[in-house]
Amino acid sequence: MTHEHTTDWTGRVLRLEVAGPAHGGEFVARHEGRVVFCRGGITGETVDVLVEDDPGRAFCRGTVQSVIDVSPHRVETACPAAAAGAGCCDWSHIEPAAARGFAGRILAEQAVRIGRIDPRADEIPVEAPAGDATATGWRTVARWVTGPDGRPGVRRARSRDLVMEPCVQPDPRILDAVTVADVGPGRELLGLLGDDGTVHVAHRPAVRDEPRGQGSRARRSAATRARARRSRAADWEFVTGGPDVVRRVGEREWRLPPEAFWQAHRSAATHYASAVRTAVAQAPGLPDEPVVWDLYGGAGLFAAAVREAVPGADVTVVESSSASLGAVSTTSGSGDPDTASAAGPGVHTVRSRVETFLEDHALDADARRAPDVVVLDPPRGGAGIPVMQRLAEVARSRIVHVGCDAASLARDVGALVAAGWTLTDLRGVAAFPGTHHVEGIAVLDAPVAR
Ligand SMILES: C[S@@+](CC[C@H](N)C(=O)[O-])C[C@H]1O[C@@H](n2cnc3c(N)ncnc32)[C@H](O)[C@@H]1O
Repeated sequence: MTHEHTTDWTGRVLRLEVAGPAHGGEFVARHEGRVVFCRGGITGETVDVLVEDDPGRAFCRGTVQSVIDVSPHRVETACPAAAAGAGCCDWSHIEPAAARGFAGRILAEQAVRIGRIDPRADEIPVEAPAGDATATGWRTVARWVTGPDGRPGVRRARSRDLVMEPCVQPDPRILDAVTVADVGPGRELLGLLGDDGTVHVAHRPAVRDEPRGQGSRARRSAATRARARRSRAADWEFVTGGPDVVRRVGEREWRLPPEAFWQAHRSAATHYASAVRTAVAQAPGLPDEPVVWDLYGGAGLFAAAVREAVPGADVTVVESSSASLGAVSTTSGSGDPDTASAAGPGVHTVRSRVETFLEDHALDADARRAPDVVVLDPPRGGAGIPVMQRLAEVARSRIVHVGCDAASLARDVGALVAAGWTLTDLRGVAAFPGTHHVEGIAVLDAPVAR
């Protein structure tokens, strides 16, 4: 039933009882039959909420102005930027262990609502990455834009305006270097901390805000956007550090250009690699030399983990970014000739969109090339139903999905479950402390009859 609502509540202050967390990080409350999404609330609180956005449907949105009954999980907001209205640390008012619980509820709820899966719990376990529960200073890569006075700022929530107060997510060494980098106004600033302790600060012209409509991002083709990204990647000027960013997991080392993807949380790569290693090692009925696909593989973090789990594995990394894929071959290790290099024997790279790879490559009627195990780690939008349906057809034993958005992960996993796959494990990783974002790792096994 469509909820007709004619009175605009914008500007009203409502006293509300806050219920559970919603997928976008707001908390849900109800008033006169409508849902009010509350920014800055916590389950169980009584709050006064200023309605700021009322689209006239069954819901509206607002921000908590004052808290009448305070949750025991409420803490002083750690992030000056968030306190000043930035869109960064939307959960920095929630004690970290409680925030992990709320994130687990979102994972479970999305599994049911979007994936049509029974996760067998109201709350999926969410753990700190590699036991690293520090709530601030965890980020090893961050971006700013400089304002008219050349100072670095972050974007205000739901706005292109800048907030000049510091966000607490980046490692303080990055913050210090960025604060003193004198790069002038209108620049995009990138700060990275390598695992060798080098701080890299680079800058280039900021992308000008485009008006909506003609010429907007939505209207530009994927190819045009990719060309623009490639040409901008060459634009970086370094204030400190240089174009080789060292990343390490265990004995392995990667040297990445600043544009190449790497997990932002200092402990996330180690945590996910360990989870992938375990999931691959325990895949049912695995041959000694299994075929494994590492889709959306970046610089081959998971390819390396797969080779550690099963040294005979034949791994194909599929990745659309040449900057990332180029770094697969820079991977080095402890010196063991068989396992030292993820790009050594047994690891192949394919520069392609996953969608194209699945259409073009390797599948035909040649069953020997079908993957025993697929590991996929798509960007926030997920892999999508067509990709998941194709994987459900071709993968033989196990699929490991690492997803940084609870809704798209649920949709992707739901497609596998609908195709007869069994969800063996679903857990969350608090890889974005102070925010509602959570990484989910799902392990699924093929139908037994395969
Ligand atoms: C979340 S990152 C994961 C990278 C890698 N697994 C890691 O953990 O370091 C997603 C990667 O997918 C790549 N990517 C995005 N869309 C893609 C597509 N349609 N096909 C192939 N790769 C894509 C991005 O360039 C990025 O490197």
